[in-house]
Amino acid sequence: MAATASSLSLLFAHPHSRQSSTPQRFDRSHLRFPLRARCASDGASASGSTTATKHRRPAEENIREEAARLRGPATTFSAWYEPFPPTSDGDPNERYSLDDVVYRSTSGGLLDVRHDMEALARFPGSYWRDLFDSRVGRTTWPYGSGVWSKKEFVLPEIDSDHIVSLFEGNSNLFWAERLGREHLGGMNDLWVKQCGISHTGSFKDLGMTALVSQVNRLRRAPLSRPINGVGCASTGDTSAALSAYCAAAGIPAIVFLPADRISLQQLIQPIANGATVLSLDTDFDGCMRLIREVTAELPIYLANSLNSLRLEGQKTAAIEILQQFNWQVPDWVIIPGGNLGNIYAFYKGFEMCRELGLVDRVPRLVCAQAANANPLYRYYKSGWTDFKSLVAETTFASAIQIGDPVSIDRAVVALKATDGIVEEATEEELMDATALADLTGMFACPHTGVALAALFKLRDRGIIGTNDRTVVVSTAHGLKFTQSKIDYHDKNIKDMLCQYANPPISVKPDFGSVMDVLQKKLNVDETRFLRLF
Ligand SMILES: Cc1ncc(COP(=O)(O)O)c(C=O)c1O
Ligand SMILES: N[C@@H](CCOP(=O)(O)O)C(=O)O
Repeated sequence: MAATASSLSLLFAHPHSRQSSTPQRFDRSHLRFPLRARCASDGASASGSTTATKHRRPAEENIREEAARLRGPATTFSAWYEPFPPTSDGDPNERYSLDDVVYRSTSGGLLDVRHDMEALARFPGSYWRDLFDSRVGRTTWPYGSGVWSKKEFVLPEIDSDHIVSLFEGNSNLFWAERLGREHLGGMNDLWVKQCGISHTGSFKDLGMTALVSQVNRLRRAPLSRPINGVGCASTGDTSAALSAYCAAAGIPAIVFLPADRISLQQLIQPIANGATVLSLDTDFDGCMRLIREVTAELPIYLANSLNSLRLEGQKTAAIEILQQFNWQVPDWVIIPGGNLGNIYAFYKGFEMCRELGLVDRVPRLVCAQAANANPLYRYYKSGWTDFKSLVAETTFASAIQIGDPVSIDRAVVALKATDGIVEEATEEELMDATALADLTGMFACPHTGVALAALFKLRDRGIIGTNDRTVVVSTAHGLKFTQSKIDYHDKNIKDMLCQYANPPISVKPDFGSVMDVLQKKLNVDETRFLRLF
């Protein structure tokens, strides 16, 4: 049914409207809430002991109902939208409730989710570390999720019953032992954060659980907002994540995809999950412009990372990395960048932990771009003086084929604050890096290849040292991008040597032919070999 003008104006808060209530101030009577929440949710005692009485929930109850039964008093923590970055010329009081549907500030700039840091800071860093550690790997609703195990830092006020989670996050930190030792000059502390080994095969799940949960809260009583669907423009991963989370919640999803620019594996995901899929004869930037226009007119909630809610979920990957290193801070974190929300999300996660005393510093960030889609790299090279959007050229790293990144300003803040670096990778560099990673046991996507190629360059230049603890963020599963691997190993890429290609060998089905091939391949000296037997 078409939405009326009045329902639309109710739904889409005008940027001039202010949040009616100021964020809830800290109330001492609730000081013990998080400790109680922990006891209730996972059986750990307030002192961190795990020997508290174990119970099993009644058979007729599911984990959501169990969580509702055990729920403690209302949270004392809060978060809201603020203009990004907070500027001296804007209205210092401009802020919006997270229940408003608003993506831009009055000046037309970006928004950011701000947390009541004063309330969070009443608990020492050790408290938050223990609390988060106590929740890892459980099925307790919603803390079994790597995102919601950090709920107080994400969306503190959302009712657990409104959360739409597929227990995302808690992804592996892969020790890239052989790649570091044999191909990166003996690096012994090289890690790959496998954000792509997840429900829909990319890091987007982390942000989408936050965003779709908030939409679910808005649509359900008592708010009952008339949101008819959730939409995004996508290079294939955002659309897959949005479709899966919407399907899980029973919310209509609408995705705008650039025709013939995403992989078949990505395309089938929203189709299978029942989304409305529009294939448009334009690039991602064209789709992005269209979805912004459409969501300004129709009661469709915008799910791209322009919407800062997404970044609240994505930032938990950074917190998870700290946690996986037992709250020690790596020296470098390398992240492939496209629309540039994720680099800021990582910064936000690290910086929040620093500010609240969970750790004492933040790592240096590297943003890696494909040379064929490198507006941030060019901006960085100009000494941050001259940003120009561009028409991105085709790249094997198709999910970052973006020329006009929405979060350019966020990326600059993240990089400046962390003494960061921007690096680029040619098609050959990114494909070779991907192939090398695969040959040492990974199955990397081309975007991870971009980040790895940046690492190779920074090692060559001596900027990243042999013993620097370095984390490369793998953003998607390699299985989503098999065609690029097939072409590479087939040596079927124009003007590319494909030096690590490992094509299959066609062999006649007889013993002699098979033996010939294997002896040659394994360098077997037949006479020596026969003497052994
Ligand atoms: C697989 C993959 N890697 C990296 C990125 C880049 O993330 P961001 O757009 O937040 O910079 C994207 C999406 O843009 C992606 O889908
Ligand atoms: N790679 C993304 C591009 C859109 O980024 P978003 O983070 O703004 O949604 C995709 O998969 O669509």
